[in-house]
Amino acid sequence: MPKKIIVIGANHAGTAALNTILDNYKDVDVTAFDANSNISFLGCGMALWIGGQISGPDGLFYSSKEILEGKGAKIYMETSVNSVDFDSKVVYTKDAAGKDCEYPYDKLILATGSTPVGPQLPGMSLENVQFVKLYQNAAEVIEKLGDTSIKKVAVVGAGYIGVELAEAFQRNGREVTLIDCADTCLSAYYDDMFCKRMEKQLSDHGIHLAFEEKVERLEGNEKVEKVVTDKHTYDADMVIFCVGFRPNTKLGNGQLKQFHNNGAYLTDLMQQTSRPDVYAVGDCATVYNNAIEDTDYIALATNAVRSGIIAAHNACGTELKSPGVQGSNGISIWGLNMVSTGLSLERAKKLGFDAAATDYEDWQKAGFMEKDNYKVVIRIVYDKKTRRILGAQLCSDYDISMAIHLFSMAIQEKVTIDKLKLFDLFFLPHFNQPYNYITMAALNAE
Ligand SMILES: Cc1cc2nc3c(=O)[nH]c(=O)nc-3n(C[C@H](O)[C@H](O)[C@H](O)COP(=O)(O)OP(=O)(O)OC[C@H]3O[C@@H](n4cnc5c(N)ncnc54)[C@H](O)[C@@H]3O)c2cc1C
Ligand SMILES: NC(=O)c1ccc[n+]([C@@H]2O[C@H](COP(=O)([O-])OP(=O)(O)OC[C@H]3O[C@@H](n4cnc5c(N)ncnc54)[C@H](O)[C@@H]3O)[C@@H](O)[C@H]2O)c1
Repeated sequence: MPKKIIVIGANHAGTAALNTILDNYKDVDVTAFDANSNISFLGCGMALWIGGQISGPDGLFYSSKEILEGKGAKIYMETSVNSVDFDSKVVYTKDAAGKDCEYPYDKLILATGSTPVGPQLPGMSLENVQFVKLYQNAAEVIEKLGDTSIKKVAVVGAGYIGVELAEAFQRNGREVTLIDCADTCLSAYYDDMFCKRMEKQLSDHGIHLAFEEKVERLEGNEKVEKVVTDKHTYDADMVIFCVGFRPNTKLGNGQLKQFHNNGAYLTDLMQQTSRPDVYAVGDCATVYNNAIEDTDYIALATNAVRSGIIAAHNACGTELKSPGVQGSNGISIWGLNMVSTGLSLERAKKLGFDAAATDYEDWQKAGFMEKDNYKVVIRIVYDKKTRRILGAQLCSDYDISMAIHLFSMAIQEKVTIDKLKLFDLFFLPHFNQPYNYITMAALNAE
């Protein structure tokens, strides 16, 4: 059992590791450092707050320095770890007062997360050009939206955050232009037939879509006034950049093995890095993706929490292997719900799978149910050679979120599309149909 564990970063991944250690290994002396003044902010709440769907940020935190210290941890907030000597196993910190300290460790858990990608464009330093990551970012946007002269908002990036923020600013009474260099929204997670449904939902609610456009510069005097792309110029009183995140690996760059795609710390199924006493979790680390049966980078709070738990047990001497992940995710925009897990057909083919998809659309419940019935569209992606299910996507006004968990487990357990055809799914007209869309999609697979 190690005596001293240090955790660098105490947000979702770090907090999960800390709680696991504090709840299960009472003899371990655990210390955490976080450069921020708050921890556990649920970023997903930002759009809900801006859009007025929640009244404020209080419920968006589930942990704190006080809670963790109450369980026995030593927590240093507003304290940056500036370097780590991985050979002599010492971390070097600087606190808010500028005081330098050093702390030895037996085991180290890196939970340093990710930072927003910030394109280097002319005009980025103009006022009202915003990034979204921290609670402070959200609070600043909310405060600025008190200025009614901010009428037009340009959101750059139509991934999860961009689409959610587009809805939020429109709900907040602003005119919204959603810009992306890709030819549609959510292209990293869904196939075109689903992206087009989301596109229609956005434009039906007044969002101006500007896809296949590359932002070249921002223009204005002190405040931003225009966004200039390679195709058009858009008036904008505020510009929000949500063009992805990159892993924050400053501390281990060049000293720990890194993922060729984006430099995230390479980890094994125990979240161990190339140095046995050093673990990496959450957005700064890789995960094992069961859909591709290989190492991948999937920045999600869900992966941050699970990897934090896994690293904590292994750092404390209990071997625990990750079952791998599938990158399950979901989004709900003005009540249009979309969920996906594993690979889209497009990504599966790009990765070289002999992939096929079986699609189906039907009512959620039996046709004789006279109200609260909704159409559901499903796509199941599978490998024609191995018959293994590689991914699934669903879309509906109905809450289809539970269905994606079935496919997440199917990918993890390498279930084939043929095994799914006659899989036992209950029928009750209040909930579904005897020949439900999961069964029908599987039965129709070639
Ligand atoms: C707007 C938004 C909405 C999102 N919505 C969802 C969602 O709905 N579902 C979902 O699954 N995921 C969502 N995510 C992604 C999710 O928030 C991230 O995957 C998650 O925050 C990763 O947690 P983490 O602890 O690994 O990293 P981070 O949250 O980035 O935290 C890293 C921490 O490390 C600290 N740190 C870094 N370097 C140092 C250092 N040298 N010294 C001291 N401290 C340091 C930072 O201060 C920070 O507190 C969203 C993200 C955003 C931005
Ligand atoms: N509901 C959820 O599960 C949820 C919600 C929010 C965020 N997240 C996670 O948080 C992370 C960050 O989300 P995100 O939306 O910032 O990233 P993302 O990768 O989902 O989307 C980034 C988007 O920006 C576009 N883009 C990239 N560079 C551009 C440029 N120069 N100009 C215009 N467009 C550009 C990309 O085409 C992409 O559509 C992701 O890992 C995401 O999965 C998840």
